[in-house]
Amino acid sequence: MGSQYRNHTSDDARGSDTVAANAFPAPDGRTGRGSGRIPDPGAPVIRGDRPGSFARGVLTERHPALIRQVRGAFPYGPRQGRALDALLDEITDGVVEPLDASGHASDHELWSAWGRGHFGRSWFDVPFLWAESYFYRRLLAATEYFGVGPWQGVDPFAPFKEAELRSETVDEEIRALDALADMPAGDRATALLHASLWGNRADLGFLVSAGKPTPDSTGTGTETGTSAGSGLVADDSALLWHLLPAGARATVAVVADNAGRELIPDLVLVDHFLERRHAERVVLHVKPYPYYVSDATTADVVDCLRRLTRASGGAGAIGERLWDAMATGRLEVRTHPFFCAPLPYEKMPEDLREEFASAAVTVLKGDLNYRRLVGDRRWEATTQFADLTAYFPGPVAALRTLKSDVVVGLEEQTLNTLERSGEAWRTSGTHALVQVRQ
Ligand SMILES: O=P(O)(O)OC[C@H]1O[C@](O)(CO)[C@@H](O)[C@@H]1O
Repeated sequence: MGSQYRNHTSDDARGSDTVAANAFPAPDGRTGRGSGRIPDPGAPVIRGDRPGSFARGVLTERHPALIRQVRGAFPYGPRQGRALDALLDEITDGVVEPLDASGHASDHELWSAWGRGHFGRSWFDVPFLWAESYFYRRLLAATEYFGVGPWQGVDPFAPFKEAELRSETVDEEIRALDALADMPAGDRATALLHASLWGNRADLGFLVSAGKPTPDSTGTGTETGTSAGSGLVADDSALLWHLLPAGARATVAVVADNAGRELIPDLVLVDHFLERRHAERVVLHVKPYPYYVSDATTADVVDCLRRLTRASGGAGAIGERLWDAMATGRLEVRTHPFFCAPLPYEKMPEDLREEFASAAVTVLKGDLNYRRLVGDRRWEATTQFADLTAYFPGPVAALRTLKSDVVVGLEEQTLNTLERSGEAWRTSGTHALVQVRQ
């Protein structure tokens, strides 16, 4: 059986404030903190200024490698080549430059505001979340994604995403769905939830420093390792199912993360929500443009749905049901510029706040969404998840494999065990969590 659909044991826990200016202010200026216990406001914002830190490695190794890979994957012209070289120089030796004023995109003013206080400084000295987000915006500018010319809208990460979707690994994972059909309902639900959770390991950006992805070699290598079967560091999945009783006329919001090998199990889980009447309607939120290498856009949803509908067996049936659900509005894909903003969810705009408030639960997938949910800070790992997410406008569930330094909501004992293990448990993607705030 494809490893994403393994029945991971759930009870085994052995195993910015980046905001220079808030362009999405809450109208009443509220801060959103709602709980009695105020988390330590002094937890430092993560930056890339510590040599040897995870953040530093992303900025000094992954981003340059990514520029080279994108350059090699397309026959870009001299102008784009020069722009990519300049970006490479800037992120390695230079200071943060503003967006080119001659660009055509409508978000220049927003980035000017978000970047105030950051422009002119070393990329390592600005908040990590901001630096990473801005890097992707600049990479798109260099490839002329937002231009009015022939490269407009050409996803620079498409070759990697496509190779992954065509991979034998995806074939296996799709075939593995058939084995779930005969499982007892509860076990099947757990397997689908865990497939979506561990699907988050299949993140193409995560593979960059390992010399992947390339258009020829993507999508493999994230799934092995025994700790995937025992690496849940927090598991509130019972509460998640409790929030979604069968037959409730609920809307569930799912904020997607990566395309391909993560999005397919996400869609399968969405189908499960609809089919088993945990939800009457699901709103799937995706990025408005390519981001963090493999983040899902509408085009990626369509590609995954096509991949499913073309499959035989259970996967094909799921694909057909989802296609139909899109046509009837029970599954709706939406996007919002805020999903590519370098801001924590605490700064979400009112329209998104209302949207999430009306959901029975909002499921946030992935590491970046987690960092934005709790704040990209060096929190004590035992800080209460419920306290940090009290501002969120409704019940919220985080499904995430651990791929950066931020983690909260751990039991003291779990934390001690993890620290004693000597593993890079916070950043290697070998551990995962399901955290829910009612
Ligand atoms: O795709 P995900 O799960 O949001 O992961 C994104 C993560 O990948 C990185 O960009 C690099 O590993 C992290 O800094 C970031 O949090």
